[in-house]
Amino acid sequence: MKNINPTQTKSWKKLNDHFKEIGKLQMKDLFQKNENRGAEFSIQWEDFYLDYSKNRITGETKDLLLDLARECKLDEAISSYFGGDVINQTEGRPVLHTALRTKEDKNVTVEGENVLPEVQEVKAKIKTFSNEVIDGSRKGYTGKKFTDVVNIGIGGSDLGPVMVTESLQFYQNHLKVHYVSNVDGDHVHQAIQDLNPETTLFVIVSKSFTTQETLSNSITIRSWFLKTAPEEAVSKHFVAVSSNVEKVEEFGIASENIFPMWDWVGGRFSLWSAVGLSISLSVGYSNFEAMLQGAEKMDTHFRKTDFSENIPVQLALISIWYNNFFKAESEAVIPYSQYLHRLPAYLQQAIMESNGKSVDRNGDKVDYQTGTIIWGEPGTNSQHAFFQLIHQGTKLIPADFIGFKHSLFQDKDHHDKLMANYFAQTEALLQGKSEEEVRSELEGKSMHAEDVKTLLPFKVFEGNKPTNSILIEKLTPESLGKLVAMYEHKIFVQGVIWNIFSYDQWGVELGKQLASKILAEIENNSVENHDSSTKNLLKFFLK
Ligand SMILES: O=P(O)(O)OC[C@H]1O[C@](O)(CO)[C@@H](O)[C@@H]1O
Repeated sequence: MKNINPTQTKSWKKLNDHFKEIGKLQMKDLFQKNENRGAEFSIQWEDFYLDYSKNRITGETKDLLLDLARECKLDEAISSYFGGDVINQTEGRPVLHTALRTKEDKNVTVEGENVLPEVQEVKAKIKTFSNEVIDGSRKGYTGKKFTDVVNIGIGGSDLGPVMVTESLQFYQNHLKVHYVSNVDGDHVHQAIQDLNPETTLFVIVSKSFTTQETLSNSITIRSWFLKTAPEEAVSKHFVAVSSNVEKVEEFGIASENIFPMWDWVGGRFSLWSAVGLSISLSVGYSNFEAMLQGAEKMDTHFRKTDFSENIPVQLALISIWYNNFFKAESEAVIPYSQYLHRLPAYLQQAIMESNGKSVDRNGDKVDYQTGTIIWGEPGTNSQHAFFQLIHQGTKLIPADFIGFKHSLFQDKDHHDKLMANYFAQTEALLQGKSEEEVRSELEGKSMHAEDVKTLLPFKVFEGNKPTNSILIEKLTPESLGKLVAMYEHKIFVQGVIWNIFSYDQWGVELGKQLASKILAEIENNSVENHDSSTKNLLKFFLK
């Protein structure tokens, strides 16, 4: 990938000038001037409708942002990404989670070898295994069918599967899937206390198989299991997903119970691999496959569609516009579906672990903003929580509103109410409420003139708050696959333009190293040399 400092491009400079001219423009004026704005700034693709007209952009902004993408050689970068080039340079790996959803008849090569046959082999193994557990032909050590599955993993080995399992609850079978991630013992003990070891399957997921949390939880669970079960039962109840087969075998898991993954699949993009085994167990292999197919469709859209009509590209560019020119620090993701309640948490890892970098591809410190802070909660709950700040606070918080035309239980009354809120919020954020409107509303309530004056400033909404509306036909495994892949590609585009490496995560290492040093001190009850704050805290803890 080309090493281009975005701020040195012609388009960046033009965007700077353009920002000075239109930074304060009122979106509602743009809507008034152009009746067609909604249609002009929207993309309809398959069952997705993206409306990005409620943004502080004009046609010129869009053109300049597209120029920026071209100047940063986004097209070449996309070819390198899908073509298996070593774009994760600091770890010397290609980034090929997209290969996991590529059609069988294609070729994806890593170090000269087509990796797709191996991918298909693992998929076949996931399919057979899930089918057998679901239909009850694969049984526990006492001959009983499995009723529960515990996924033991953290980060990408937890957030993706848990987000999808929650999102696709409607499609779930009889298996109850539980997730244990935190090294907090209360998490694991709480999760297993009511489980029956005879009917529970444990899926240990760790790409590296060296992660403290996952190994500790696995050891704890295995000891709990062995309190009632014989040693030979382990092979019937424990399986692992990892790229570190040696370590898994050392842990005592038989090789036939290992679902391999590859170093060219990053942890936070791994739900499409065997890391998604718990998904397949929960909703069945065909739904898992449908999710992959949805993602593949988004991959094709992203690769083949002109940037001006390209959903991930447009979302990425708009986000750069706010991040780098308006200096917005964060973005909210608001799904109007309770099923998607873990999507913001999942995206926090995907986006912030990828683009939370302050060094460019040369190794030089960047002098511009990179990764945005991501947060969010489902609507309408979030309306009753943090929306006050989005509407009337001092910060600019661009937000993605994700909604569905149809609900799954088809309760029209509820869904109409939910979606009325979805539409109303983006309209309210756009329009705001002017002094005149507030005044006439208060006067209409025959309020005393003095009271109107006092109350007025508190009731004014500035409006002009940007949102993207992503309206999807229905929440299905396929549409979820498209949605997740859409954000994956948005991450990629932003990394290319910011000229950073999106696929490593060195920033998580220091804390891990210090924790292991401090653990030894805690275990030996001896506090070593630390800053006085850490020292006092440790002493207080050990007292
Ligand atoms: O799957 P593993 O190797 O246990 O790693 C878990 C997570 O830890 C990280 O490496 C960093 O915290 C994530 O990127 C990853 O998803």
